[in-house]
Amino acid sequence: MTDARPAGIASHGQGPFIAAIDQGTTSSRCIVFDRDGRIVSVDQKEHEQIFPRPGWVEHDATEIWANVQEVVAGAIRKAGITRDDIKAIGITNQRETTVLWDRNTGEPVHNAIVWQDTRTDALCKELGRNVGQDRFRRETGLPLASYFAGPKVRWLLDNVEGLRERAEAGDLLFGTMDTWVVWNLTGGPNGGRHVTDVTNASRTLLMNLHTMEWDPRICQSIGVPPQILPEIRSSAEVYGEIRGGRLGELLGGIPVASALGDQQAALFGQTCFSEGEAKSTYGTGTFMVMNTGDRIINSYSGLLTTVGYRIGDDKPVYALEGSIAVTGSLVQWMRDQMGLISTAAEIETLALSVEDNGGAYFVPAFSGLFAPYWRSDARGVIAGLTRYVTKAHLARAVLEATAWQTREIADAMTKDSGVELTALKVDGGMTSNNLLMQTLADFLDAPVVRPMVAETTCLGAAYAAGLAVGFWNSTDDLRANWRRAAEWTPRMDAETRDREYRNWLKAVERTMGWLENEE
Ligand SMILES: Nc1ncnc2c1ncn2[C@@H]1O[C@H](COP(=O)(O)OP(=O)(O)O)[C@@H](O)[C@H]1O
Ligand SMILES: O=P(O)(O)OC[C@H](O)CO
Repeated sequence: MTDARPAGIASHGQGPFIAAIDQGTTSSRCIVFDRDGRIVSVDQKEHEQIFPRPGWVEHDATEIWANVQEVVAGAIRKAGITRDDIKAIGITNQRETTVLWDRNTGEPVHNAIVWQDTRTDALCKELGRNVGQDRFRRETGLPLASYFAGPKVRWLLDNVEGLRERAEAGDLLFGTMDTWVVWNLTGGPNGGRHVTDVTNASRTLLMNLHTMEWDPRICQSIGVPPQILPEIRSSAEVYGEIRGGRLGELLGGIPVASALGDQQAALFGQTCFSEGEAKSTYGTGTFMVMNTGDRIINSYSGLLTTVGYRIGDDKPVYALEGSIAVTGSLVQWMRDQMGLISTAAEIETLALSVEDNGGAYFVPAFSGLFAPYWRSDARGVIAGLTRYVTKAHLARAVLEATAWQTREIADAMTKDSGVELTALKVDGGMTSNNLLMQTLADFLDAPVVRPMVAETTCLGAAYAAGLAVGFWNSTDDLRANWRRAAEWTPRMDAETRDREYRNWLKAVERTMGWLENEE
């Protein structure tokens, strides 16, 4: 790996800059980047997690928009720069989370329904019986699951009084968080642009992967009226300019020039521009995404076929994704619900106080199991318990759960794509855990590599926005910015790995079928 910097690149802190907003599941942040892709300033704010019933998760979209404005203003202030120093702003976001709002007032008509929310399970089962799973897989690349946006829209229209009539009258707009943020940034009720990008649209169960358009037959089967849908655009182009409101005063006229779902943005930020390159992001959940170039690979192993990115008029780049619902949130659960640690980082210290898992395996099927199983009837188990097991062994089992779930996804990717994983690029909050990263390398039997800029999600959105306005010229410019910060190589012997993997798979089996019909 070379450490040489391309000639003519500004040193850290010199303008001009690109700003990126990451509207995430637990917080919104804004980061200002320089031309080397280095962080100049960051501002971040958490928002409330609303749990009205078991399995339901909501966010207040108004709170989120207020936080976005605050963190953008905060990042600009911390960087000590002005409007003229910023060439464009990009957006990346938690995907699938669904908001409906009134186009005239800009008021959301209900809390946003979050990607983790399982209220549409029964609806998805019914759609599967009536329409069949295969058609959805074939046209959208996705299994019918409560994870995706389309069924959440249908739920809102069916369950909130008067909404279907308002939607059919053209008074409502639908969006995932990219759409909500872009619409508000570009003027809201006063001419805001109602757009989404191909990566976010590919998570709705409503977009046809082959045409990159909303699929009218599928929209009709799910029960989503076309007039509420945003226009589907590429991931890197100017959608409009910042106008109106608090940010209009501060940054009016700045082009809003990218939108990518956060996992696709991380793929972009990790510069996985070649077919076969993959990254895995370790946050609340974990998402491994592999670039499959112009190939739409139908998964027979429980992965999602999705759009990786599309730059302007270029051909779309497709991807395979393995989504894991619970990884970092299991560490949070150990801290907040169990009280076994007081900070997330303590899980490592506790786990390092013992040699191994003491025979315990923890499968955190808290929202059922996502990839590669897609079983909403699964619930969490701790298997292999004896009186020997201590909280330190459980801490090990918690970390191992993340690594084994990744291994299962990696196996599925190799099966579906024919590409052997030679190294895995990682990022996200959990990658600060060295024991976890070593365990991952051991379980994958492949090197694990972390880049210098761990904020790859924002970086990807900044890169896409920068390409759209000519701040960077090509993806080669971006590749030159990627630098390795740390690498872990496998140390575990094959016999131990195989035995442990068998035990893990036995524990996974025991989670299945816990919920009975429609429970
Ligand atoms: N040292 C650590 N070891 C294990 N997990 C960690 C550690 N630090 C943070 N986490 C977990 O990582 C998650 C936060 O990562 P982040 O990338 O900010 O997530 P997100 O973008 O999904 O909000 C939390 O769920 C937290 O429990
Ligand atoms: O906000 P994150 O990082 O938890 O990501 C959420 C994913 O986009 C859900 O698909």
